[in-house]
Amino acid sequence: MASPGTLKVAVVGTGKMGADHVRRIQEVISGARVTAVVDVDAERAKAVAARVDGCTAHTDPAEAMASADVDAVLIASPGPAHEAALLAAFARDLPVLCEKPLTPDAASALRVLQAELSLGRRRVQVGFMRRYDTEYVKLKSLLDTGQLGRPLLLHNRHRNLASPPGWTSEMLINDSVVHEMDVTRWLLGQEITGITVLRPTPSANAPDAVQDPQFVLFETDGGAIVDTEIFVNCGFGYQVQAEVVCERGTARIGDGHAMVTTMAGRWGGTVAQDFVERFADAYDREVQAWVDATRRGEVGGPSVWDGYAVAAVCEAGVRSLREGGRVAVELVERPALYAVS
Ligand SMILES: NC(=O)C1=CN([C@@H]2O[C@H](COP(=O)(O)OP(=O)(O)OC[C@H]3O[C@@H](n4cnc5c(N)ncnc54)[C@H](O)[C@@H]3O)[C@@H](O)[C@H]2O)C=CC1
Ligand SMILES: O=C1[C@@H](O)[C@H](O)[C@@H](O)[C@H](O)[C@H]1O
Repeated sequence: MASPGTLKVAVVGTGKMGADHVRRIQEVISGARVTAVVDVDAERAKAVAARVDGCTAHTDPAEAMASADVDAVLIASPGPAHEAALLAAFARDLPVLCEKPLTPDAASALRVLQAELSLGRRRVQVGFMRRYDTEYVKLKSLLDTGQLGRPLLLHNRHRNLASPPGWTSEMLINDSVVHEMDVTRWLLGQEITGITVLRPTPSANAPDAVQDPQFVLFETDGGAIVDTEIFVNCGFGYQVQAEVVCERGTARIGDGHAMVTTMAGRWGGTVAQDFVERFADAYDREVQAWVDATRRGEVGGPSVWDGYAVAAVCEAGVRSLREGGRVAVELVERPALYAVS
C-alpha cells in the first residue's frame, strides 16, 4: 500500500524505455507508484501491468488519464505519438514527463507549446536525461563558474553498438543527435543558429542505404562551433563523450570507467553496451527529480521550449542531410513562461 501523497503515475508506451521506467518507479525511486499502463499493443500492456500490484492496462492514453487513480503521466511511446498524449494530459491538467523527442517536428512542437501556454503554467518536463548525468552535471557546473573562460568549441562523440531494425539515416539526427542539440544549448546557454550534416563514406556495417556515420556541425548565437560524430553501428559498445574548449582550458567527459583491471601485460576497462546501462543513474535521477517536483506542485528540468528549439534544429538537420549544405535554424520568439530553462 502506498503512503499518502504518493504520486500515481500512468506510463504511456511499455516498450524498452516505458517498461524500464515502470521498473524504476516501482523498485528504484521513491514517492510514486505506477497505477496504469498504456500500449497500443494490448498484450504488452497487460504483461507489464501484471507485474505491478493494482495496475490497470489500457490501449487508449486518454482512457487511462481519465482514471481517478492517475495524477501524473510518463510518456514513453514513439515520438510521433507524443503530441496526442500530451494534449490528452493537458485536457486533464496532469503533469507530464515526456521522453525525448518532445515531438518529431517543429510545427507539432509549436502546437504543444501553444497548448501549454494557454494553460498559463508549465506542465511538462522533457526527457533529456543527460542533464541529470553525474559527468554532464560536473561539466556544466565547471563551465558555470567561468574559471575556464568563454567556451569556443564543443566536440561530441556519440556511438551506439548497432542500429535497431528499421533505422533510417534521418533517425541518426532525430533520435540520436537530438541529445547533443540539447546538451549544446544547456551547457553553453546558447541557441543553435545553423546546422551542417556531412556524410562520410558509410561503414560497411551500416544497414543498406543508412548513412552511418554522420558528422554534424552546429553554430550558436554565442559564436561557438560544435561538432558531433554520430556512429550508430560502431560495433564495440555505447560511448558518449564531450570536450569543451574554452579560452583558458578544456574539460572532457565520457572516458571514465568504473573499474580498470591490469592483467597479463595489459590494462583496461569495459565499455557500456547501451544507453540503459550508460545512463542508468541519469534516468533514475531524472525520474526522481520529476516525482519530487510534481509532489511539491512544481515543474522543472528541460521544458517544452527546449523540446521545440531542438525539434527546429532536427528539422534543419534533416534538410541538410538530404540536400547538403548549411541550413539556418529559425525559432519563434521565446515566450516569458520559458524565460529560465
Ligand atoms: N532518453 C533516452 O535515452 C531514450 C529515449 N527513448 C525515447 O523513448 C520513447 C520510446 O522509445 P522505446 O522504448 O525505445 O521504443 P519501443 O518501440 O521499445 O516502445 C514503444 C512502445 O510504445 C507503444 N506505442 C506505439 N504507439 C503508441 C501509442 N499511440 N500509445 C501508446 N503506446 C504506443 C509500442 O507498441 C511500444 O510498445 C521514444 O520517444 C524514444 O525516443 C528511447 C531510447 C532512449
Ligand atoms: O535516445 C536514445 C535512443 O533513442 C537513440 O537511438 C540512441 O542513439 C541514443 O544514444 C539514446 O540515448
